[in-house]
Amino acid sequence: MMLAGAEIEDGGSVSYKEVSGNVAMSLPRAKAQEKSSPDQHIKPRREPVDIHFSNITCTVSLGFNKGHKQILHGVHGRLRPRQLIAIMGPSGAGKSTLLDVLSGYRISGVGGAVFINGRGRIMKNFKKMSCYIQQDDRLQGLLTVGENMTLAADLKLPTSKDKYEKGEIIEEILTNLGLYEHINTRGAQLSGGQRKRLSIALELISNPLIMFLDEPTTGLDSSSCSQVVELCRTLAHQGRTIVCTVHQPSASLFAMFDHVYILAAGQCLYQGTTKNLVPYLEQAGVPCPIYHNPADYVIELACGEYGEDKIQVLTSKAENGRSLDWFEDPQAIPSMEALRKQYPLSVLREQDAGPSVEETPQSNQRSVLIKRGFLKAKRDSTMTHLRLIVNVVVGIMLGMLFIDAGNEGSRVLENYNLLFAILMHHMMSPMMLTILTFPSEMSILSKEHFNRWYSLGSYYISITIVDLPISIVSCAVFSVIVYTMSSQPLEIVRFSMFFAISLYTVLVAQSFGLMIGAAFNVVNGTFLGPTLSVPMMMFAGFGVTLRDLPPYLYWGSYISYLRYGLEGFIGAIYGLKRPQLECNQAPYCHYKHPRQFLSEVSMSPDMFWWDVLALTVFVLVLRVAAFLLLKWKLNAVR
Ligand SMILES: Nc1ncnc2c1ncn2[C@@H]1O[C@H](COP(=O)(O)OP(=O)(O)OP(=O)(O)O)[C@@H](O)[C@H]1O
Repeated sequence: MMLAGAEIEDGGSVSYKEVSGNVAMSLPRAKAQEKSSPDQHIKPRREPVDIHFSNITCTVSLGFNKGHKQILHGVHGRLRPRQLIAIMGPSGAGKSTLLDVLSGYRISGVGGAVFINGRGRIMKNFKKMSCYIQQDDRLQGLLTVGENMTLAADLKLPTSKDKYEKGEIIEEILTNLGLYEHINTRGAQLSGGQRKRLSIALELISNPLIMFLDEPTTGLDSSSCSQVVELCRTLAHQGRTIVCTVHQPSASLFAMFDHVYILAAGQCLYQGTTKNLVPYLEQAGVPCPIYHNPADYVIELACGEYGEDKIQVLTSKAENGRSLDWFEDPQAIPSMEALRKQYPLSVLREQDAGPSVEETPQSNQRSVLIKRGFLKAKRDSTMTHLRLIVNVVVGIMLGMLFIDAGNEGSRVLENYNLLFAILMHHMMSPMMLTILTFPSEMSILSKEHFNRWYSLGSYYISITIVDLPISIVSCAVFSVIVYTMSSQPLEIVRFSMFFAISLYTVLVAQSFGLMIGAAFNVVNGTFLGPTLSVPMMMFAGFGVTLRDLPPYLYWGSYISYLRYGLEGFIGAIYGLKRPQLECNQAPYCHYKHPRQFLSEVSMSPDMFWWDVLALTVFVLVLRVAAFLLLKWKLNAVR
């Protein structure tokens, strides 16, 4: 047993007689110290909230023609302030689903009502006072603890606060959570417990009154588990409502929770204090054996190990969560009416008056996200370094393979192959990179967007802006290498045209990858991306010329962006009335006159601006489509 006990002192502050591990809980001891209190910023600034939920149901569709499954069966409950509450139950009982519903994360297929301080929950206001920390720590692994916190503070704290004020808050939170000494450690290098604490620290910046944590102890050793639960307990006793799902806690961990809510197959078996669980089981006729961990025993009961009838007995005794008899002082629990009187509507007016959805204006969100994006890009070995290296290596390889092919009349077909190979490179590398990396970014986006860090619009604009210079640089490096090594005509105009088409192709392919990455997971995306690109290649006019395409398939060439890319390249290299080519390497040059080649491949040399226009339309349409898909996906997962 690490923790000897916690006492609520005058003024609601908490003191620990014995504190475990190295979580440095420096909490205020008396009101007199309040002014200089080291955690003045993370103490809740508002009145605590009382959550009541009634008849909560949740039904999911099992797919086309497969019917529906009800996960939660009309559960009721009460989540009192200043309490650390554990939702427990066997695997598949519906713990995460209940947490999703209570946090407002899950909205589809949900029935019943949630009341905050006696009134129906207004989602906009509720989101302003709550946060949801999912099981998988969705952190920026490339940024240090300090950077993660600073950027989160810039997004979550009012812009009126200067960097010193924000720094003070960050220091305070990190010190209290025992993370200050890791301020320069990157997120990816933190241990499981530290990552969990950083996830909590990030949300504490906006000082939420209600915190939902999905399985905060999963994957942690017992010491880290106690640290995290102890931290949650302290935060709860400061005036918050903290609700966690827990799998199967040890006896000592279980004792650290104030309240438990036990689920079995979507129904409530028990709701009350941890101390009352043993007497409750005894009264229900299923006494907990001596020396048995009550948490283990109740899970065994919930699993049906002692018979399904026991579950029924317990469910009806707990009235599916309606009964408050096993709370600390059931008589003292205020009714809904009393709560409404205690928290008059004027409180709601104050909450309504705050910022609309996110904490800071869109312009601030964009600039912070752009800053964060560039910082990540600078350190990202895949998205930036590998991408640059691949462009250099592939550029050199193609340049060597097609060395001097650009100016030679006898090697026009080879040069044509080179242009198509360049197109393939510009299509595949940005598309696959986006498909492979975006889904992991998506989980962070989903968490941060749900917790009101920023709007989707700001995020989308920032990733577009951050990626542009990287695309330009890698494309320029590749173009210079391949263009010069293959001896294409050394004219500024032609090179600019060549580069413009290359860049456009990269942007279209990347937008296409973003669309797929937003809608599908990595496995499906990796399959779909290249598969859908094959028809694009077929309709590009390379293998089968545009003249030879059957009329009923000609539409395909209009929707293939590679066709515009290839035509644009041809325009850049062989258009602009290019004079006769040199013929040094063979006695006969069939394509000495570019006109001859152009007519054989049935490509017009003067379509460059139309090609640019078509590619611009592709970029815009795909970008908008990717945005809409992203928006849909963010809601669909809920
Ligand atoms: N979208 C869904 N489609 C189909 N079934 C679902 C869906 N979401 C949840 N379920 C099912 O509902 C049940 C409850 O899921 P939930 O994740 O809430 O359980 P849990 O108690 O948190 O389990 P665990 O402790 O293993 O995470 C499970 O049987 C799960 O398979």
